[in-house]
Amino acid sequence: KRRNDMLSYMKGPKPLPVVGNVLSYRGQNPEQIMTFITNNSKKYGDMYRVWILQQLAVFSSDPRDLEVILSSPQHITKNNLYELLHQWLGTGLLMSTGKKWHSRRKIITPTFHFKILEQFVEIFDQQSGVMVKKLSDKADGKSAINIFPVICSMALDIIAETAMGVKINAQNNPNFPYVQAVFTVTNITTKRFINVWHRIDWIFRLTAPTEYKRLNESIRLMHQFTENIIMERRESLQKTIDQNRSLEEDDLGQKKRMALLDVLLQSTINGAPLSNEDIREEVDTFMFEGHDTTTSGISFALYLIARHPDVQKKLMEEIVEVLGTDKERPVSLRDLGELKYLECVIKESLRLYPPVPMIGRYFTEDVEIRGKKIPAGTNFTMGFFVCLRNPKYFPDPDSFKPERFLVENGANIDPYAYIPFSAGPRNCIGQKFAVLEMKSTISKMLRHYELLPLGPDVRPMMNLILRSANGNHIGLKPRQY
Ligand code: HEM
Repeated sequence: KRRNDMLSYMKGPKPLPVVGNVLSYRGQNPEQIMTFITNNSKKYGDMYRVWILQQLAVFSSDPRDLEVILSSPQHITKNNLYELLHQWLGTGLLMSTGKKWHSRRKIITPTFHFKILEQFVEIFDQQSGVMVKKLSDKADGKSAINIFPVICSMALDIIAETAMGVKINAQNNPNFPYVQAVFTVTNITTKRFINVWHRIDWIFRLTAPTEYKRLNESIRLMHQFTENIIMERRESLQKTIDQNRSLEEDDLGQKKRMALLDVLLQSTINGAPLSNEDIREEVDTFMFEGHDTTTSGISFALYLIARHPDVQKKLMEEIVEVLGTDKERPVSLRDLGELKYLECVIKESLRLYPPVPMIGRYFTEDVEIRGKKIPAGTNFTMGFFVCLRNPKYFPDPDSFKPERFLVENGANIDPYAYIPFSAGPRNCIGQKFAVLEMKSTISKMLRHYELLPLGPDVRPMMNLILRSANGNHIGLKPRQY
């Protein structure tokens, strides 16, 4: 009653006694939910409320409201939607709150230092090289290819090698048990996200016992895999220290590539090293956050480039200027930095199709947002995909116009309106990693293939990440310079 009274001023669909607005969601699939939320924003304004049984959700997509919450170090507790990931990711950086989040964020930030990222460029280059080779038999200029699963295997290879320092060969050996387990867990979790009743553990266990068992077994396998790697690398680090060798060189005195996990092994909180379990939740978090999101980002970007030949032409001019016409020439961090137009294309593609279409916070106390009082116990949901198409901030918002991000066009975009990586202290820690990976793999594809507008249009839908209900189709033709 308190929450209801406090929010009496706020618009929203009329709730029924007890069930609230549950019935409005009945029969909505993840594709329709996107339209439903966008239409609600049009009908009730940029901030509105919904009751789902006893749970109160307030939606906002106004950058001025988002700034109040995202810039605050207080409002960092995630809402209940994240619970589905808890069994796999524990309370790693994505899920943790309070003091734990603050101390972890502090020690994980240097893990993404550019010196570490610089050595990953070689991995991006090699793994995208595997991908373009594997695509060659499909590149006939006629067939429509769903690029999403192809990108997903490559992104998994990249994140395993950068986060854990191991090659899992997802592209060449999709039956490898760890790879299978990642696919099983993401698929089952996605289904649970869609089927709201399955979000409740005991209902899921009773009504889908086979999936429940597969989920538990796969998570156990993934945890075991990560743990073994951590133990091996801890031993190897100890050996290096015992033998008084440099941490940056291998047994033969060659410069060694550090994985994100190695940086965590050397980190301490108040002088004490992180335990294997502490490191495992962080590595598992990188494995999840670092492959699904980039897969979505790269797949939608390739789809858009294929359908905008003028953009593709400009991209090729830039690529030839910076990288030349030798398709096999490896790229460096410096080269990637010079691909400025590609950066605009990536930004614009993340604006139209943000891989993380919305995020949520739980208010543990009453909060005031620009004069509007919101009660404790609210699930506050920030609709990035609505905000990123707001015509006030992005004129002609549904058009793909990379030029809007060109500095010489005076690109002066509000940092809380352009938020595919969120903003403020809890923004995406892997943002630079993600953009480098996207630049590297997209430029690799373009150097080898002309992208063609083949296959059906995308049908965006909200899962754990943004996907297309019918895949991301493009055609490929070997590139002739
Ligand atoms: C295009 C790719 C990506 C997008 C669009 C993206 C987007 C986001 C967003 C919106 C958040 C905020 C989530 C929230 O507040 O609930 C986030 C957090 C996070 N991301 Fe990313 N991400 C991407 C790639 C990556 C990569 C490659 C990594 C790691 C290698 C990563 C690691 C993380 C982590 C650990 C967090 C939690 C940070 C914290 O709470 O302090 N992300 N990401």
